[in-house]
Amino acid sequence: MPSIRAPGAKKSTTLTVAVKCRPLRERERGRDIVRVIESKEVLILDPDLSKDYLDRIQNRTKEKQYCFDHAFGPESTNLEVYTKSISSIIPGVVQGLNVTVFAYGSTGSGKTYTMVGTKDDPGLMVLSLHTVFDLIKKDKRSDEFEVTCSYLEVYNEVIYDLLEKSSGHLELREDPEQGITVAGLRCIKVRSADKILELLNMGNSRRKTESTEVNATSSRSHAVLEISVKRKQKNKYPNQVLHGKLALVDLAGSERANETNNAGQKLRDGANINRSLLALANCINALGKQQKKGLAYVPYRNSKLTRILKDGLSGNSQTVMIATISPADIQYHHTVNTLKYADRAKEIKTHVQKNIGAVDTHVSDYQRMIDSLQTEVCLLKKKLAEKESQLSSKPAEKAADDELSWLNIVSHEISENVQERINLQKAMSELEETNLNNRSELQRLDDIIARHQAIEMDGATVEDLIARRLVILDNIRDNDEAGINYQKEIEANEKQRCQLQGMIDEAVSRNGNKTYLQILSQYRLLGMANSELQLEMAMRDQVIQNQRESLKNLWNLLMGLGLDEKQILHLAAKQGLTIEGWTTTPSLGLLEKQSSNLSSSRSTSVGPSSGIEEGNQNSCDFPCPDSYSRVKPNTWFGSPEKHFQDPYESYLDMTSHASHNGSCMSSSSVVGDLASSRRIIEAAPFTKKF
Ligand SMILES: Nc1ncnc2c1ncn2[C@@H]1O[C@H](COP(=O)(O)OP(=O)(O)OP(=O)(O)O)[C@@H](O)[C@H]1O
Repeated sequence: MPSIRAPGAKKSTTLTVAVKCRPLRERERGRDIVRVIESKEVLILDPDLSKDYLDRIQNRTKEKQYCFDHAFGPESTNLEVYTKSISSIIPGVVQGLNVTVFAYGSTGSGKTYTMVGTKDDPGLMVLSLHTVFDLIKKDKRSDEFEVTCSYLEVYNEVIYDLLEKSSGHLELREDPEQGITVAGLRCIKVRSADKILELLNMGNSRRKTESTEVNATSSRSHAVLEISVKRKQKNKYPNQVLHGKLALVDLAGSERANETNNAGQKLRDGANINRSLLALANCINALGKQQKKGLAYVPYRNSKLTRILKDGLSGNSQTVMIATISPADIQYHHTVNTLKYADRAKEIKTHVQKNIGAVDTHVSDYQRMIDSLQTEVCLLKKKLAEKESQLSSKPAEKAADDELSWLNIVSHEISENVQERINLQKAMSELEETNLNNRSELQRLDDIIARHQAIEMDGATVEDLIARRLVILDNIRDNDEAGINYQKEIEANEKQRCQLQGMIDEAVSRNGNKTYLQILSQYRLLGMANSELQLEMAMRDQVIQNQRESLKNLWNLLMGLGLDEKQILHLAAKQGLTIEGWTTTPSLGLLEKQSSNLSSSRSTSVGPSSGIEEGNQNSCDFPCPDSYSRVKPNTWFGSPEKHFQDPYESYLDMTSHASHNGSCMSSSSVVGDLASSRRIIEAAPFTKKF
């Protein structure tokens, strides 16, 4: 019997934001302007002492106050930060949940100190790893555990493996099952926290640091330590594998290039660090906005960092942001900027779900194909490297060395160009999809508003619909603007591609060295094959993504129709499907209980009909208002031609049904129903066919 997998329970949670103010350093000149009040509020005093009394009473002060989940003053240790803001979510990692902790703040504000710490004041990375292994020790008898660790850095928009001695550039991959992954990143099996700390120290020694005017050992890169915990329950059937992940992120400082007085390479670092941090800030902005406005586009694709942090920011993760600040008055602007972003981040919601079990066959087939393509790409790269080393080792052809190093630079730029093009195209298509949903919702809202106005229905409801319409219009405008920017970037990318092509063509026409030409043409062939493979992989990713989306929509529809696990099991059985994880056949007692619950709920709420005819009394206990009688789950489930009824239509039908029958449904319950209809729309576009 074919089987599909049941969805795990999702819990919506907001991002926890904690602020940590470091002590004023000895050599730091200036005044301490930060006050932490009752472990939650942060007060930033006006750095300008010359403000007179009049300025202050006329509210011209630059004093600012913010409130967070937690706030820690200079006297707080890392252990205190850990205990109050993180320790409660770490156990989730050994229970199959994802946890992300990241430190955000300007240069020298104490991010690395907070994440890594010192011997006397161990940081959050060290403390959380000890907790993970202590928890594993406790459950070792009943369950099997496998812990792996990876450590990477994003430097100048290039990903490096910090656990490799001389790591090459690594590429990001969008894995439909695991989300964003880094191809070729070393994952080392570990048995103790000490081993990870050893790896962490080794990785940290490889991290790119520079001395800037603000911090003598300023981290120039964003570092991500990921601990993955697989837990297999020994004596349980079916054998479930829980897969939890802990991502600990130490971001680079968000200083501006001119403030650190840097030049050359350092300036480039600054620009790229800021590109990533700017992208992060934009994502935080968009995510904050999304909580209020729905369907706003979140530009994760604008940097490597935001792509890596995508899950931690809005996906399947419990996330803590530690905003680090300096108490010094000269850092006022950085401090206020950091706190502004931290304040916005409080609005972000994530949806935590246990990562259970093995992938279904369909997806794993695709995964295998993608893996083999990936292996092929690696093989191509290896072959190319071999050819290059053969060429440079022949003394007679030493003259080609300079050209080879030139070729290396060009090849790297071509590869980046291709990656960027794929990324931009994907961003465009995601943006278009978001706007397609926006436009169809707009169309439906227009229809309903017109119908409401024609029959002069409740003015308050029309106002509500018009307000929603304005929000959607606003989203469309923002998304269109983002689309224009992406289009410009695509054009610039295309222009760069032509330039690179021109450079190679010119070199080929000028150069008389036969072997070099051979290598060059070989390279170009391999390069093209590589790009084609990457495009193919991107397309396959899309196919898998669509399938997962359809599956998700199917669950949303079933849940939205008010079906519970047993009814879904029943429907699936009729179609010859089993659902993994939902194996129970409801006992008679349970059915009776459920049936009485349903009967009692009928008098208080209006819900969709299950449409289940078999299973007898269960089906007749469901409320069946006229508005839902057109929804026939049995029919659409069996036939791919049928659509799910537009929830706005249901809403309109419901309101007219209520008013025609003199029902006592209040306008607030109508608005509540509208909100739930919207949720269905957002989760499952109604144009989708199954
Ligand atoms: N809580 C603290 N207690 C004592 N010293 C601290 C504390 N936080 C930071 N410091 C000191 O402040 C300096 C800068 O800290 P750190 O290197 O952690 O900053 P950063 O935010 O990681 O900077 P960058 O972004 O430039 O890497 C270091 O000398 C560090 O020892």
